[in-house]
Amino acid sequence: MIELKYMEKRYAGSDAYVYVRDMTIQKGEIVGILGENGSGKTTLLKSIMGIGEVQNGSITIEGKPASELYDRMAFITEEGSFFPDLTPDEYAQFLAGFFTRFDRELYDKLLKFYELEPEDAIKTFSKGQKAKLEICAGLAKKADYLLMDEPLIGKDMFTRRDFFKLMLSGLRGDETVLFATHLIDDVEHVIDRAIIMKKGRVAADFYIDEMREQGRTLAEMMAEASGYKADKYRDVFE
Ligand SMILES: Nc1ncnc2c1ncn2[C@@H]1O[C@H](COP(=O)(O)OP(=O)(O)OP(=O)(O)O)[C@@H](O)[C@H]1O
Repeated sequence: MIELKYMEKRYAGSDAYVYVRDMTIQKGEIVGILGENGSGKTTLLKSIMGIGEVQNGSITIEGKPASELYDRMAFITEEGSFFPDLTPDEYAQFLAGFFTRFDRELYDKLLKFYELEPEDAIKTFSKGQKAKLEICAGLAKKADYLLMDEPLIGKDMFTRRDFFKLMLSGLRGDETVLFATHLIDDVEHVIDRAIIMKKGRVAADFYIDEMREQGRTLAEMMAEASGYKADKYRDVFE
C-alpha cells in the first residue's frame, strides 16, 4: 500500500506547487496518473520513488520510506536510468547486483523481443530503442511497485500494444502499478483507477468500473476534471 499525507513539493526558483492531502493506493491496483502538461504527474511519481526532497508531509510504502524498499520498486521513465557507455549486457550485470529479484532470463528475452543488440553501446541506440531498453530493465526487476512515466510516448502503435501485453502478462497480480500518461485511449482498458491531476492537485480520483456504470468515458472525465474548453483556441484570434 502506498500512502501520501499532506505532501507538499516545491521547486527552487519556481512557483510550481504540488500538494496531495491524502492518497492511498492499495496493493494490486493499476492506476493511471493523468492530467495536462505541468499538472504534477512526474512530480507525484518521483516523490513516491523518493527522488528529490518533499518539503512537508509523508509518503510511505508499506509504512516505510521508499529508500527501504528500493529493490522492490521500479521506475520506468523517458529519461532512463542506464549508463550510456554500457552495453545492455553490462547494464544487466549492474542491475543484477543491485536488484535482488532481477530476472536475467526475462531481460534477455525482452531484449530479443525488441530486437536490441546486447553487445552494442547504449549510446548508439535511437530514442525509441533506449526507451525499450528501459522497459526491459524495468519489467525484469520483478518489482512489487512499478511506476512508469510516459513509457509509451513517441512509440509506434504496435510497440504500445506489445508493451501492454508484455507488462500485463508478466504481472503476478499483486503488484501495484502507477502509470503516468497522456495516452488515455491506450490505458482506458488497462487501468483500474484514474487519478487526474490539475495544477498540482488531485482534481479527480475514481475507479474505471464506477465510471463505466455511469456511462462515462475517460476522455469526458478528463475534460471535466481539467476544465477543458473546446473553443478556447478562439481567444488567440480575437
Ligand atoms: N526541476 C524543476 N524545477 C522547477 N519547476 C519544475 C521542475 N520540475 C517540474 N517543475 C514544475 O512543476 C510542475 C509540475 O511538473 P510535472 O513535471 O510534475 O508535470 P507533468 O504533469 O508530469 O507534466 P507533463 O505532462 O508536461 O510531463 C510544473 O509547473 C513544472 O513547471
